[in-house]
Amino acid sequence: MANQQGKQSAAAPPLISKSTGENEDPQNRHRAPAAKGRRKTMAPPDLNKGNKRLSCLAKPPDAQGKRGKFVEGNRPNQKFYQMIQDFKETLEITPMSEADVMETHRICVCVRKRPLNRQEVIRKDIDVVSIPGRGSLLVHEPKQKVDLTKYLENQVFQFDYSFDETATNELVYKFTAKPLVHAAFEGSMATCFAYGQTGSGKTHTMGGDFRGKLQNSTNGIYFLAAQEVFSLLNHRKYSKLNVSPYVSFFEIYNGKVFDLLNEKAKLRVLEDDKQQVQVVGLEEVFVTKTDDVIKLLEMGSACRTSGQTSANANSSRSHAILQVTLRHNDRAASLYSKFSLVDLAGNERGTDVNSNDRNTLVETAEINCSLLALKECIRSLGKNSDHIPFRMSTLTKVLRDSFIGEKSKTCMIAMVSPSMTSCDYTLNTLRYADRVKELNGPSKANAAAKPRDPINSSSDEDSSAMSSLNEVVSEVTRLKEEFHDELQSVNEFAKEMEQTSYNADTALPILVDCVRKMMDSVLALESAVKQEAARMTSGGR
Ligand SMILES: Nc1ncnc2c1ncn2[C@@H]1O[C@H](COP(=O)(O)OP(=O)(O)OP(=O)(O)O)[C@@H](O)[C@H]1O
Repeated sequence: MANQQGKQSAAAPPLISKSTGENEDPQNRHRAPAAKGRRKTMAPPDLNKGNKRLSCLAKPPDAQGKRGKFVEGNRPNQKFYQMIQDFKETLEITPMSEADVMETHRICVCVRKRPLNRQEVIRKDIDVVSIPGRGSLLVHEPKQKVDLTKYLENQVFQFDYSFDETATNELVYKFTAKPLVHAAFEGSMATCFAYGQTGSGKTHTMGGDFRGKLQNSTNGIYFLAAQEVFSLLNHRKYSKLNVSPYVSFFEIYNGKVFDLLNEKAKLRVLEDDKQQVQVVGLEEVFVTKTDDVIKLLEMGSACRTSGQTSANANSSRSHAILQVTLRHNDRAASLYSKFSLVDLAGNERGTDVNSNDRNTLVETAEINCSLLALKECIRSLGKNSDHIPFRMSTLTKVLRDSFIGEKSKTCMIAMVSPSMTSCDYTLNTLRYADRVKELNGPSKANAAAKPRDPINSSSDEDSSAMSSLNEVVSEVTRLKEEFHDELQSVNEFAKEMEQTSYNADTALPILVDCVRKMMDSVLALESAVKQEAARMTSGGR
């Protein structure tokens, strides 16, 4: 930490310590989080003047509780519990509510924290996540120094919206998927992703909450979105569109597409000359009411899990995609817009899964690769980039439409578990979500926060991430993508050679240059593939 503070420029206002130690008073240590303060720092309030990203405030000292009142003899990690509770006491909490202002985002990234579950409560796990509101979130990461002193690293994240454990699915829907359904009626390709570790609440949010073993689908985003579609179809403003909704529901497991509305038939993904991606033979069912959609969902979900000995574990290893396509009621039923709801596979790391066999590692690599590809595609969308690396994975291939064109809109809901045992996963999820949003256009607030954002200069974490399996897999897919593009340009050469006007003299130097580049790409790809194989055999480490 001394290090980080040392990295600030002399002119910059001092940053308050990121950590709260065993013997420190959180009332003295805590200040409001820094603007777009991704992690690690707490900045004094005046740093954030005029900054709309200032979103969580400390309570005035007289409104804060008495320190040290959270002493419970028989609790594991009592010291951390006490420190976290003391810290939480100092926060001014303003949970999201229906009355909050809805902003328009092309890319919206938000976070939802679930409550501690029964098992976590029974084992007295600690809630290490605070959601002060207005898009902010704090992770109180328990740490221990070499001399065994315990302290908290209070990491701050800022998103478009942050939903705490009291938020209902309806509230989450209102700020996330609902604007996308409306966008679809304006002709957008809109996509909403649920991202997070297994058990963090993706299915709860998308499919509805559970009452015992039964899922109440009527308050899941699937249902609420379907309901909205039919209500908008009858709306004065859109009835003139003369469009009809069609539903498809499929999953991507190990890079393969399975049709959940057609007995899990395995489908091929093809790309034509114009880069249009087709899932060949995907069932698309015409629907007339919300119930039709729910029946299809139930049918598909049953098919998704049937025959599996460990159904939940398996479902969390695949991406489930529900698509509502609006088609013109003309003879060709041409496409008007598409709305996709994606329940992503759990973002566990290769080393976290029980089995260490090759299949599981390949499966995990595939998930990581698709999640990385997804992040890259959303970032490219945010940058209005001409090149969308959608070929990096099957997931991004089948969602290609979602990343191109002026009218594409995306929302990512990052789900987090609050418990101390999930702290690492929670931080992983938040960092991923943070990077998706990071490149969403340079806002003044972001620019102001960047120079003194210590995370930008903490290279140790980044360099260790670089060496992870994820990064190697990502590098292979990036190089594959590059190589594919080069092959395409060679194709163009081949076409030119067929022309009568072809002049070998002038074309030769360009051709030589192109072939050299290709050779370089092949060698780079070969080396990356070898690295990937080595990582796999060493168990992802
Ligand atoms: N916001 C919430 N409020 C109450 N309970 C929740 C909430 N989110 C999740 N849960 C509960 O937590 C458990 C796990 O949630 P869920 O199955 O949605 O996780 P998941 O992320 O979809 O997991 P997987 O990746 O394994 O499919 C469920 O019992 C669910 O009811």
